[in-house]
Amino acid sequence: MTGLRVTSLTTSYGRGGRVLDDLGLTVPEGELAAVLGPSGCGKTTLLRVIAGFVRPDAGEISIGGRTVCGPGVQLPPERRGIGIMAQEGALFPHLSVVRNVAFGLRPLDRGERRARADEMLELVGLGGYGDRMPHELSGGQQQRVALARALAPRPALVLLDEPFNALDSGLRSGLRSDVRSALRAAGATALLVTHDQEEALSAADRVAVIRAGRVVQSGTPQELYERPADPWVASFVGAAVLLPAVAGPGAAHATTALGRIPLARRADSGGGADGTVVLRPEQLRLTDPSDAAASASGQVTEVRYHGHDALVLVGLPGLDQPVTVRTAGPLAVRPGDTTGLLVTGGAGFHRDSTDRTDGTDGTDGTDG
Ligand SMILES: Nc1ncnc2c1ncn2[C@@H]1O[C@H](COP(=O)(O)OP(=O)(O)OP(=O)(O)O)[C@@H](O)[C@H]1O
Repeated sequence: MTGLRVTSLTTSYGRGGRVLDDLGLTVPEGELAAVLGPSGCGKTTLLRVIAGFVRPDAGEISIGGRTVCGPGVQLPPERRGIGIMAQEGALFPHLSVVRNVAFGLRPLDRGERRARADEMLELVGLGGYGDRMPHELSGGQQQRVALARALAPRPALVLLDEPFNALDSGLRSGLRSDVRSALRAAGATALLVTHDQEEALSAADRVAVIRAGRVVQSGTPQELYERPADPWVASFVGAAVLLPAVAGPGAAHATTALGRIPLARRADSGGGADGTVVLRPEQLRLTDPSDAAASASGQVTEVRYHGHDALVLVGLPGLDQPVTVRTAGPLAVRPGDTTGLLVTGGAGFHRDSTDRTDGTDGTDGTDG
């Protein structure tokens, strides 16, 4: 069964332009999907419309197979069966942890409420914390309580609104995987809103990338990273090397400043030959400039050392911007050095003239 289905959702505020524009999204039951997009693209508005705080101009929303919003239907927030985990827990400061978690369990009797709240606190790793007050917890613990509170009434859908924003980066990744495990254990369908691509890729089963109120691509994290729909998605979802390129219809290679590069899929047959090649920085390798296999050579302009790896920026003749190479292991180059470059694997190719918003990368799927 479908956990969440959003169809042709259009929303504007007052006389402003469209904030959500014919947006469609599906989350299978029991999955965690992320909505990823830059600031102002409409992520929070989407959550508010799904939760029932904002009425859309048009479109339909169903949760667990039940229409909560559509022609002639606009259920109030409290009747949608939604649990919300906000940016900063928003716990009731005057209630103990267990009473916060039990808050939405009013229809149950006292003993059942306590038992369910304790179960949820165990689930988020806070068994034994029930009698503390919120101010006696760390920020990460408060977020766990907020998740326990959202899950306690067994909602049909959990909305997570940038829930790790207020935490420092060390805490974020640990809490992220704990939240994911807790959602899984509870069998919850969940929608996570974030502008952080690492968070979306690492936490979600599926990711929908939103730009200007529309879903420009949705897929598994791997599909988005390996087959971005266009150069914009490629740069937004991870680091990308974008190169002006020429590839004729059906070509298996593209010609670029990095030489002749094999394409992961043959170029499509429409439009002109000009386009953009997309590579990931880990597809480029540094090599000796005299290496006969090198497809180009250039000068190192900058080295950004991260410990576990380094990004090496290399300027190439004919390119305004340096290309970025991700290297692991000992670093053998310094700014000013001349280096050769090798390309590994296949590149994506996107023709200049086509405007793709259909979630595909426009290729025909054949291997090149
Ligand atoms: N209550 C409102 N009234 C009028 N315009 C609004 C309102 N809320 C949001 N907007 C506008 O709608 C657009 C989308 O805002 P929204 O908050 O949904 O984006 P977002 O993707 O969540 O951004 P961020 O990541 O910065 O939170 C923005 O242009 C914003 O200015």
